[in-house]
Amino acid sequence: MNSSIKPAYPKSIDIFCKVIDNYGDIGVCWRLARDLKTQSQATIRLWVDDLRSFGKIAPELDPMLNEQIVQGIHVRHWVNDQAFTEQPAEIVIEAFACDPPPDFVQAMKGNTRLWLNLEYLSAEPWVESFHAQPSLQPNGMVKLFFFPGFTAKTGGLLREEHLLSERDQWQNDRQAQEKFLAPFLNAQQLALWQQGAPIINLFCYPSAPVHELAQALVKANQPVLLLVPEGVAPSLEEEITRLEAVAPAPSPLHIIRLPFIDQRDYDRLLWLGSLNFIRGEDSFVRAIWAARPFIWQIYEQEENTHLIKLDAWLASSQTCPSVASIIRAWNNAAAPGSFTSLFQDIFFNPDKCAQWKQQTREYCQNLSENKTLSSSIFDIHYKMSQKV
Ligand SMILES: Cc1cn([C@H]2C[C@H](O)[C@@H](COP(=O)(O)OP(=O)(O)O[C@H]3O[C@@H](C)[C@H](O)[C@@H](O)[C@H]3O)O2)c(=O)[nH]c1=O
Repeated sequence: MNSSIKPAYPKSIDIFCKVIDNYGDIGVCWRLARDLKTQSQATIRLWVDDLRSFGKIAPELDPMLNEQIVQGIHVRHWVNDQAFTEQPAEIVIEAFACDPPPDFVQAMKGNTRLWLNLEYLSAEPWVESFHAQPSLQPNGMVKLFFFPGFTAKTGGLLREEHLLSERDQWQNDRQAQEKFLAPFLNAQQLALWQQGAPIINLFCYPSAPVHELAQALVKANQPVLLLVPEGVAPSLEEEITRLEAVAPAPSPLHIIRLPFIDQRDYDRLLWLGSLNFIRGEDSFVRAIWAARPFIWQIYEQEENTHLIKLDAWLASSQTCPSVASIIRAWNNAAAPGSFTSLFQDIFFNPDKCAQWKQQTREYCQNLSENKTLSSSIFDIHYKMSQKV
C-alpha cells in the first residue's frame, strides 16, 4: 500500500446507482467511484442497473457482463434485489435515494460504518443546514443525507486532485489539442480551428431554444465550429438549412456531430470550447472546472421548480446580469426569441467575451478552494471512526 495513504481511509466502498434517465446518474457515480479509488485505494464496487447507458460514457465497459473490473472499479450489474448475499462494504453510498436491496441493507449492520444518501446538486441556501443530517433507519442504522454544493458548509463538488493543472497543461498544448480534434474534423474544419475559429460545444435537452441559437450563428456570418453529440438537438441541421436558404450567403458555420466519448475525453472537449452549452448536473460541474464561458440548461422538473434552483445558482455564483439573462433565456425563462439577440450581443463582442471568460475563471478558482466531494466523504468517515 502507498505510504502516503492515511490509515483513516476505508478499505471498501459500495456505490448503488439506478439510472433514472439520461447519463447524469451514472455520470456522477462513475466519476465518484474513480475519484474515491484514486484517493483511498479502497476496493470499490459500483452497482448499476443499466449498463447500456453506462457504456456510452465508458466505452471500455462491456454491457453484456454482469461482473467486470473497469479502471480498477468492480462494476456489478444490479439486476434485481432477490437473494442479495454480498457482504456490505465499510462505506455504502446510495445515489439519489435509489434504495439498495433489502437483504443487503439488513446485512449492513455490523459491516458498514458509514451509510450515505448522495443527493442531487443544488445551490439553494437550505442545502447547508441539511447536509450531513442523520436519519434513523428501520435496521437501526443511521443514514446521512449528503448534499454536494457550492459552499464550504456543503459536501462540495466532484473534482479530481490534479484536474485543474491537467486542464491548464492541455489548454496550453496546441499539438495535443490538434491530435485530439483530428478524428472529428475534416481538413477544412481543422484549418479553420488553426486560424482561430471558435469551438462551441452543444449538449442540451430537447426543450432548449436551439432554433434561436441557429439564428444567432447564421446571422453572425463568422466561422464557428459547433460540436454536437449524436442525438442531441436533432433538428439543428434542418434549421440551419432553412435559415441559409433565405440568407444572403451560405454561413461559415460548421456543425460537427460527435459520437459519445469517454468521460475523460469529454472533459478535454470542454477545455477546448470557447463556449460550452452543458446540461443536468455532471457536465455542468465539468464546465465550471473547464474555466471557459458556459451556458447551463438545468434538468427540468414539474411546476418549474427547476427555475427556483436555477435562480439560486445564478445568485450564489454572482453571475453577471448579461450572462444570467442568456442562461435564463436558454432555459425558456425569458421572453421567447430573446436568446438570439442576447447571445449575439455577447458572443461576438471580443471585450464582453473576454470579460465572461475572466469571470468564469475566477468562479472556478474560488470554488476550487472548497473541499471536494470525495474528501468530504472521507472526512465524515474519519469522524465516525473516531467515535467508535
Ligand atoms: C455528451 C457526453 C456526455 N458525457 C457524460 C458527462 C456526464 O457525466 C454525463 C451527462 O450527465 P449530465 O451532464 O448530468 O446530464 P444528463 O441530462 O445526461 O443527466 C441528468 O441530469 C440529472 C440532473 C438528472 O437528475 C439525471 O436523471 C439525468 O437526466 O455524460 C460523456 O462522458 N461523453 C459525452 O460524449
